[in-house]
Amino acid sequence: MSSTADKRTIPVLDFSRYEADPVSRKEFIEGLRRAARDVGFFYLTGHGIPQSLIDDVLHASRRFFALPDEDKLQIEMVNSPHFRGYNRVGQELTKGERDWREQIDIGSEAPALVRDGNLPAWTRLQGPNQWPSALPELKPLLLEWQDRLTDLSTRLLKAFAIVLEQDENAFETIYAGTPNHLIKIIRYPGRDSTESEQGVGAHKDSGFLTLLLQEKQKGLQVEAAEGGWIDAEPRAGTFVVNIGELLEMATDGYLKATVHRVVTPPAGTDRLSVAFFLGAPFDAEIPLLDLAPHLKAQASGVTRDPQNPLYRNSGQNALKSRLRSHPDVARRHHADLIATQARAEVAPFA
Ligand SMILES: O=C(O)CCC(=O)C(=O)O
Ligand SMILES: [Fe+2]
Repeated sequence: MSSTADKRTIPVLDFSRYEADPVSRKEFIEGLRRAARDVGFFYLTGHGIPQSLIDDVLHASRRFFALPDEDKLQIEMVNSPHFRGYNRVGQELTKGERDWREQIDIGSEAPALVRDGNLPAWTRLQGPNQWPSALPELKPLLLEWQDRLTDLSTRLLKAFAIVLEQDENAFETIYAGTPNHLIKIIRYPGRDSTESEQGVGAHKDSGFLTLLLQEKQKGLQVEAAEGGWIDAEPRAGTFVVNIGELLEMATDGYLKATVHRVVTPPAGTDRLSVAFFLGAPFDAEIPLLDLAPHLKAQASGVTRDPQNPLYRNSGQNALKSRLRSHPDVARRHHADLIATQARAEVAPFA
């Protein structure tokens, strides 16, 4: 049994133990189970991503945000029907409220599909990224980051399959072929404490797993099982890992996507983070795993929220999240979908 104190501490797990001897591997799996069930968040060490690459990504991100506005706005997201590119501060919404952060979204690189009413609406999410011409080194660096983090997150998903007493490859359809992912490079400017403190509002992540790199400034908070917020302060050399709604759906709530938020840093400072979201290919249906009875007995079902219907089809889920977070892109490129979306939000769980 875990104590209340355990449920308020974000554990540290060393991934190198999963790929070591059988005893270490077993201990890692048990630690992962407790972390995933008690808090839904943990710090990952032993991940094998070189510190030099981490430093390069953080430095390049800093250089991007320091560019003149006109260079950043050259790749503004509103130009992209595929929800790629730069958003200025206050442009993104969480539960209808403005988030106080600027960011670039970079997804899987793929050609756009010709619009065709016979294709599902989510096919519009597929397309090229926008890259800043003022910072040419960003593209090769982030393409390398995509590869490395895809590899790490899919290996971690195998460990989760073991936690769930499934074959290690139970989630293979999620990462075989072209895995689907999203990188968000985010800067939270400081603000006076008399203003809203919403860096990003309380939410769950919509993919399978999230791997988050934090620079130095704190601000990320995780909702505790018994209420209240736990600070997930930056720890050098680690990623913060958390579970998304697709993994909650696949396990019927044995694993839960934990609510989290970012509090705006004090005026005169800022906060930098780089989030990697492992999703599922847009055409994938999220499997419902057949869990062993003793695990099923601990699965409390998927959280149902009429404001946030969850779909088994990955693309439908992703499109729902994107239309809601980026109303400017929705209005410019997807006006025909907005009414359908509004109807879906009041419809029961699909
Ligand atoms: O910036 C962070 O620390 C977390 C960001 C986040 O939760 C998100 O973008 O989903
Ligand atoms: Fe998040």
